[in-house]
Amino acid sequence: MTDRNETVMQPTLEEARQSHRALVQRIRYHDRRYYKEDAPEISDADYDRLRADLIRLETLYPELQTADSPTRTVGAAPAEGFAKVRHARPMLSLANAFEDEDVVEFLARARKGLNLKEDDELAVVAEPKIDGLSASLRYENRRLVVAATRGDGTEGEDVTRNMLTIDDVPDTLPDDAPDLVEVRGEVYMGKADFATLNERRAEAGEALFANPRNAAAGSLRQLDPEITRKRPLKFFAYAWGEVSAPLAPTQWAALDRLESFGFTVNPLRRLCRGADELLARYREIGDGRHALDYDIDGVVYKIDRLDWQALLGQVARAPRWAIAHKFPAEQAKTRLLGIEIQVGRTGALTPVAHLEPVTVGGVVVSRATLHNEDEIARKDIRIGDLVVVQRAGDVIPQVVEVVVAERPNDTRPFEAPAVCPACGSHAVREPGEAVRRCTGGLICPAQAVERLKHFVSRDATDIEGLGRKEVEAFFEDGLIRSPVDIYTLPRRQETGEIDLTKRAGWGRKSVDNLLAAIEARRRLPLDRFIFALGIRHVGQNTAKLLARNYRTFEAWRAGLEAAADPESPARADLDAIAGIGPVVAEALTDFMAEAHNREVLEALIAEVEVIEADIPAQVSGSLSGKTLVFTGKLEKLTRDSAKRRAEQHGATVASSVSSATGILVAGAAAGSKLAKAREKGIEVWTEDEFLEATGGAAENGEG
Ligand SMILES: NC(=O)c1ccc[n+]([C@@H]2O[C@H](COP(=O)([O-])OP(=O)(O)OC[C@H]3O[C@@H](n4cnc5c(N)ncnc54)[C@H](O)[C@@H]3O)[C@@H](O)[C@H]2O)c1
Ligand SMILES: [Zn+2]
Repeated sequence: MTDRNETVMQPTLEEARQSHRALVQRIRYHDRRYYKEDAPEISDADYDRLRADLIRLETLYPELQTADSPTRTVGAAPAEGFAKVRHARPMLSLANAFEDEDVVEFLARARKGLNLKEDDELAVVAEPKIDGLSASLRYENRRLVVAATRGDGTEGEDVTRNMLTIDDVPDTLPDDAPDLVEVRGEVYMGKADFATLNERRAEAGEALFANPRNAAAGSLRQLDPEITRKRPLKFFAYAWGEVSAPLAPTQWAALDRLESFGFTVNPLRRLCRGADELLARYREIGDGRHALDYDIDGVVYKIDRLDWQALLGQVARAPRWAIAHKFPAEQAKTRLLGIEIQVGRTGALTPVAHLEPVTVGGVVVSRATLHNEDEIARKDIRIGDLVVVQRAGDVIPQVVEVVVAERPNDTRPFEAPAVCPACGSHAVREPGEAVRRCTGGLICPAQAVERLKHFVSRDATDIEGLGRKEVEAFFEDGLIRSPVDIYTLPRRQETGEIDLTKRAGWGRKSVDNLLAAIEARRRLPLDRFIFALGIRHVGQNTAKLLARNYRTFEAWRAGLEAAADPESPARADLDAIAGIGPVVAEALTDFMAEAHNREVLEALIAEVEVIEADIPAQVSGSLSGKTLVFTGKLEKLTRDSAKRRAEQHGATVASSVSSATGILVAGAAAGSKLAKAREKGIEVWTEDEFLEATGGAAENGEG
């Protein structure tokens, strides 16, 4: 969001008076929604901006600051229905620090106020700022007599019976506690408990709480304590009000004392010296905050020595001896300018939000992930919408939700693209898959490098001297864009169109070797050729099955073209090939249905001669004549698909180990069969070794 200061000229007193009045009204309204009704309408960051605007106006024209200005007051008066409790000592708020400099200044002000000399040590306690609501518990003669919310700081709501339902709140204190003590701290709800509570409410059709803080406030501020009892509230003690005898000489020791009384005190507290230590602790706590089970919105720094706290005193709504260093807001609102479709290296289409730049979590964000089209539909995200963007920790920024109330009139629901934006090929979504994929694997520039690397790999065309590194470099320089370009390299070199010998690291000899290696692969067996195309779900094993069945390239191509019609006999033939499931069949027909792919095939076939694969008509022999036994739990294959795989490779599968057993494939937790095989000296394979021997990783649709 742009800084208003940059654009707005300094207002006159009269203008300032009017803005001030309007701002005060808005802040009071949101205070009521937040403190009294536990149902805020705007984010804390937006609310904090209103407050910052008000402070700016009052700094400019101090005469605008009345005694009841929100810059001088705390919270909101007790709500109707609750008995009122007057706090013996006021419950204050805290001044805020947003930047590191604010912390440095805070320390400098404190040192000045305390007249400290340069090398006098100033110890400061850093505690996480729990995002809940504060409460004060008054113990007289070590018994809880009254508990109250903060309210407006002077008067709070009586929630004694409600507080007693919280496990962290003792109803009596040990003998060494003072006769009179007001223990103060934060009532909060854990993140997991909050999620469960909201789930239950959703099921019951009740209104959901916006966040754990509101859930905690709404749960504590119940007229019926039985409702509070059912809510999983917790309490951290971190301060005190009136006491008949001092708890300790320092904040640090006082926290320990509270712990000894039976309260829960936050374990992340640290005693620090100097700004560097405080800021380091701030970052540590900030980095770890997402792993905590409760929300924190900053770190509170408190001067350790209590006599120094007393010396520094307080201003209207906050002490001078403490400051809350807030974490940058992790959510912000901004306009969705467009939805870009990115094509990944494997052809996956991902929608990405193109945003009006906005600061979130301390950095400027202009793009955010939208995950996939189902998510967009579920959240009904439309171009032109005002959206909430979240950046939590190191997570990629994401669009959380739409501010539907602010939706422009002319928006339309998002439509997933039917074609790949990178190459224009059809983009399809397989049943059960969230991702849409480009089918133009051979021509799609987004996928080109990956496909080319696959094309030249050892089990595909296996062109010596053209490895992954060379493919990348040739692609980068525009020498190879598609597989066809590989086969035109020799011609282009011969005609002088290109000169590979000029490339760094390439001499006459290595170029000749490369060209010879390419020529040597102009004759390719059908199975290698099919595998090289990199069709989705078509691994080496499937390519072999296809080659065995169709024998020639022409038959294969014609077969797939005809199989496009799911009712056709050609489709029935394809489906009948053992080992090819419907997913693979669909991927094959999709591939052949794509005009771009047919063009590339046409061009390729003009360059290479595809010959029949050397595969026996019946079985593909790598295990032929062997008897296999499976035992234990296989991780990557089902027993059925493992058996099928073995048989496709010529093996016989038996169920028990005998002297006829050739190989035992042992999965996890294999037992007696494994022992027996070892005893008989039978060869034992892991599942991976079996996969390796039968054509590589499990392909989708097999497992
Ligand atoms: N969204 C809205 O409409 C809306 C409206 C009003 C207030 N707010 C939010 O409420 C906050 C302002 O409320 P505030 O006046 O309570 O001030 P605050 O939350 O900024 O700071 C004071 C409070 O911090 C709490 N706290 C937590 N851990 C503490 C610790 N270790 N030591 C001391 N105090 C600790 C106490 O409850 C204390 O009262 C802001 O974050 C503001 O954005 C939001
Ligand atoms: Zn594409």
